[in-house]
Amino acid sequence: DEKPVTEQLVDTLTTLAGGPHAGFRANHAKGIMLEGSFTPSAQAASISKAAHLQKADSPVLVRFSDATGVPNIPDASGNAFPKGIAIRFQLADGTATDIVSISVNGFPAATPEDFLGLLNAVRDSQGSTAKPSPVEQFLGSHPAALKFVTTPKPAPVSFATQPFFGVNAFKFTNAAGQSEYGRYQIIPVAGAQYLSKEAADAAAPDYLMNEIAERVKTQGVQYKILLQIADKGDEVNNATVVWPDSRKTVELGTLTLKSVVADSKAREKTLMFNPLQLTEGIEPSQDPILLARPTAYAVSYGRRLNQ
Ligand code: HEM
Repeated sequence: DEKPVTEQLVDTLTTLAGGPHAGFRANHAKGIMLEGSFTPSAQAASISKAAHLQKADSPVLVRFSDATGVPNIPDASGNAFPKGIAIRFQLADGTATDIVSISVNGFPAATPEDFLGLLNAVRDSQGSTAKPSPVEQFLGSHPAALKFVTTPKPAPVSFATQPFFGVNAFKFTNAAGQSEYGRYQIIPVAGAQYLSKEAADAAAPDYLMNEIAERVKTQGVQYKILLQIADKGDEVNNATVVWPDSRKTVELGTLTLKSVVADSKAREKTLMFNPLQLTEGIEPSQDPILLARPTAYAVSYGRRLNQ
């Protein structure tokens, strides 16, 4: 009997990272946690009745991260992309809801099976002399994966200058019962700013983690959370299909980070962000990538707690 695809995904991520690395996430292992608050815009309530979109100043917990399961990956390393942002909104009734996004708009695979195919091809290419290599073969027959790996992923000046994208669509319903599908965009108020190639090559291994910890002491770290709204006929269940920039976007509100969580390392270990931890007014699409994520994250979470 084969293991479930979600567990195989965590196994391959672990192998690719040279793990297991006891106590760390199988992906996005290196990170830092901050806290702050979220205040909705005036039009947010017209999109969804979700509690944090009705009232000001919901407390938020944010974790920024580098890709891969390598706990000490240099922040500017080519493998440390996409960057991640995980946001937990604490709601007045004691529950919470999460947004978990990356620094690339779009995903390399439409299904967990295809994502496993890509990761396994990368794994099988290590030390392989085959021409074309397994990963070259995979990319040759999977245009979305080719597009994702060839998308430029420049090193940001700061996590506070990096835009992030929700990639998976959700269904938003307002108090009048009107529904729309949308994808999150998390846009830095400081503007998108990147290092030159030379500066990235010279960057210290922890430059992003250190920079955000310093910046938050003296400057605002703020993002606008936008929702890109699907037109009729837009693909809502396929994360490889990016919607055109011309689609309507609605500002949902402003995220303001105020400090680093004091015990960031201990807190992140016992915390699992979950893109399907939702609240009334926000529902999942049927995107198979989205629906696979909580299971894969729970496998990784269970292992890190037991290591
Ligand atoms: C089937 C597809 C995917 C798989 C198998 C996968 C796998 C994982 C795993 C195993 C973790 C570690 C979770 C933990 O231990 O707490 C993780 C974390 C993360 N993933 Fe994914 N992922 C997928 C898709 C995505 C997508 C589509 C996005 C964003 C659009 C994303 C963004 C992130 C981020 C930001 C984190 C770090 C969360 C944190 O800071 O705790 N992933 N992923």
